[in-house]
Amino acid sequence: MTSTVPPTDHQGSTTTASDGLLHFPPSSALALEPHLPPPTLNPNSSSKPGSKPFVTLTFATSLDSSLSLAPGVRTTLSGPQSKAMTHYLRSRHSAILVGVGTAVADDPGLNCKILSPSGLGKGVREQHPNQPRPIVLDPSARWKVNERSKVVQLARLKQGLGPYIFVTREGMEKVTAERRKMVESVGGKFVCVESSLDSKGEAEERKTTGFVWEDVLRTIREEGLDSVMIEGGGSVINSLLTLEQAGGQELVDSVIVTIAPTWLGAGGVLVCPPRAIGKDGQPAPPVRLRDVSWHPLGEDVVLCGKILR
Ligand SMILES: NC(=O)C1=CN([C@@H]2O[C@H](COP(=O)(O)OP(=O)(O)OC[C@H]3O[C@@H](n4cnc5c(N)ncnc54)[C@H](OP(=O)(O)O)[C@@H]3O)[C@@H](O)[C@H]2O)C=CC1
Ligand SMILES: Nc1nc(O)c(N)c(N[C@@H]2O[C@H](COP(=O)(O)O)[C@@H](O)[C@H]2O)n1
Repeated sequence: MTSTVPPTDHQGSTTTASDGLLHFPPSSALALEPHLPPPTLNPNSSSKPGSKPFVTLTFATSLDSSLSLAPGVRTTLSGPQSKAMTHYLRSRHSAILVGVGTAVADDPGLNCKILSPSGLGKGVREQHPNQPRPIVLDPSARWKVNERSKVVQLARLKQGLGPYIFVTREGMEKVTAERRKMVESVGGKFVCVESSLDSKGEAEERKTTGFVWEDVLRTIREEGLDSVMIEGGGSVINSLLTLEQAGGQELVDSVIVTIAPTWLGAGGVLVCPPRAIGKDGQPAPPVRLRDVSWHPLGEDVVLCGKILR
């Protein structure tokens, strides 16, 4: 995407022009650097499969821990500055992951709408070249992705990448040839997540628990993607935090949460992992962050930290 619209003030403003491209000031970006994948991990590189990718858990929440007003209701929480921050994060990760609940509810674009830094100063407004690979966790292939899906339209326009849809073996059997062809025509694909539970003879358990995160992260690496930002929704985030609570698996490297100054009220989609039980048998907080920093952005505040283990 290129346009000749005059450039925005890039000293601090995040003004959105008619092309919809966003600017995130370098000073704000610098403050986030310790919480991002190391710069050696090139978002668009095709790295060799190794251990797990760098995982950033990032979402926007209300004061009452809601992601949206109700299941299926797309809800804007981020103001313009923190929205630009989220799109900057998208430019810094190889992949962006959501659950099928979010894909169905929001019809998200999952691309990066940040201005390319190379055009700034020359008066050229171009979309950032680093586009994250959208990943949708859809075990039973229930997302009716089609030509009208925003992520497909953006990929057609070369303003984003085609989605990788992660399914189980059983889910893969439900994918029609027509749908597969359509997804592949925009550079996406259906990817079978091989389950470690199957090899342990626990296939029945998999059917009730959704994907095992280790399997998902291994598959992401096998696809040559070395960093992923997990955006939501509620079930995905709560399941990740529940595993972190159990302490056995260290999955999340960085947590970046936008907190908007609003309550969404009862009935929203909550980030609320199950409470833990302490050694004394009493209720205990499930997860806590360490090395925390707070970054005011417009009316929102962005909280960065790491999981305390
Ligand atoms: N404010 C924000 O930053 C964000 C808000 N949202 C909001 O969140 C809401 C959607 O959340 P929700 O309904 O909880 O859906 P999710 O997006 O969390 O998707 C959940 C589905 O993902 C599949 N899944 C596969 N593996 C797992 C796993 N290990 N853990 C959890 N889920 C797995 C399951 O599909 P199946 O049931 O088929 O097995 C599950 O039902 C929307 O309203 C959206 O607007 C979403 C993202 C960010
Ligand atoms: N950071 C953030 N702030 C909000 O207010 C939000 N509602 C979300 N939602 C997430 O972003 C997806 C939409 O992305 P596109 O703009 O369509 O690319 C949505 O599906 C959630 O994952 N995030």
